[in-house]
Amino acid sequence: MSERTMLECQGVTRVYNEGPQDLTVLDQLSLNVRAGERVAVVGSSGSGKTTLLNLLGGLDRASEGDIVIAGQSIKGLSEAEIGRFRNRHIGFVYQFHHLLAEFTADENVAMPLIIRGMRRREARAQARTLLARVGMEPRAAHKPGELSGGERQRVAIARALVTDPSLVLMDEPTGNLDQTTAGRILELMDDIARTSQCAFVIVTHDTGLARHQDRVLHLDQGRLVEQP
Ligand SMILES: Nc1ncnc2c1ncn2[C@@H]1O[C@H](COP(=O)(O)OP(=O)(O)OP(=O)(O)O)[C@@H](O)[C@H]1O
Repeated sequence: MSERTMLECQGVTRVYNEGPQDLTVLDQLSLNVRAGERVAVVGSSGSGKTTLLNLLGGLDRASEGDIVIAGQSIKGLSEAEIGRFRNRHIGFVYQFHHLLAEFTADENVAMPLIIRGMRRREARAQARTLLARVGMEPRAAHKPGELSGGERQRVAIARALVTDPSLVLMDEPTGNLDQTTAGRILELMDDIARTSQCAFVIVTHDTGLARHQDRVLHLDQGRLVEQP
């Protein structure tokens, strides 16, 4: 792990203005994650974990405060700039992977590179390299519907990493997997954390997965509290 800060949140607040009463979900939240560091975020249902991930990924905007990723504040970016920034710096892994059903595994992984303007052939080659890294090269030509849950999740991880992101956001990455498959995903994440300098923020209800990370932070009353 390096000493370099990859993600910094300062005074991040998110208020939903719906209905007669405002709902303050995140309240002056602070967070620092270093390059190569993996942080688990735990918290009860409705505590604001998804809200936090959406803000970190630039899918939603903070009501107050600033988020700095790889030295860039995302506060003042336009929607188009945020889109480009996300493509360049952020990898997402969702619980239900969100792979495109009509495309093969390697096409799914190549997609973020093609969106960036890379030639198809080169993008597919890079996608294959990443798929090999997650042990999915032999299944590269298969569509998501022909893959198991764990295989799909490995493809989703490959897709999140193919752009060499600064920050990887994971929402229950082992949520719908059996224990053995979840264990394999954990090993894979260990390997990636060792070899890459990206920061990981992993939202989970799985205490085993949380304890496996460098730090566990509890989201409570709108703020993150370090758990011993
Ligand atoms: N777009 C929205 N408008 C109004 N309120 C919202 C909106 N999105 C979320 N909320 C509310 O904000 C709170 C936090 O929701 P969030 O989805 O971030 O929680 P969570 O910790 O991810 O929960 P879970 O573990 O159940 O998925 C909840 O009370 C929710 O009802």
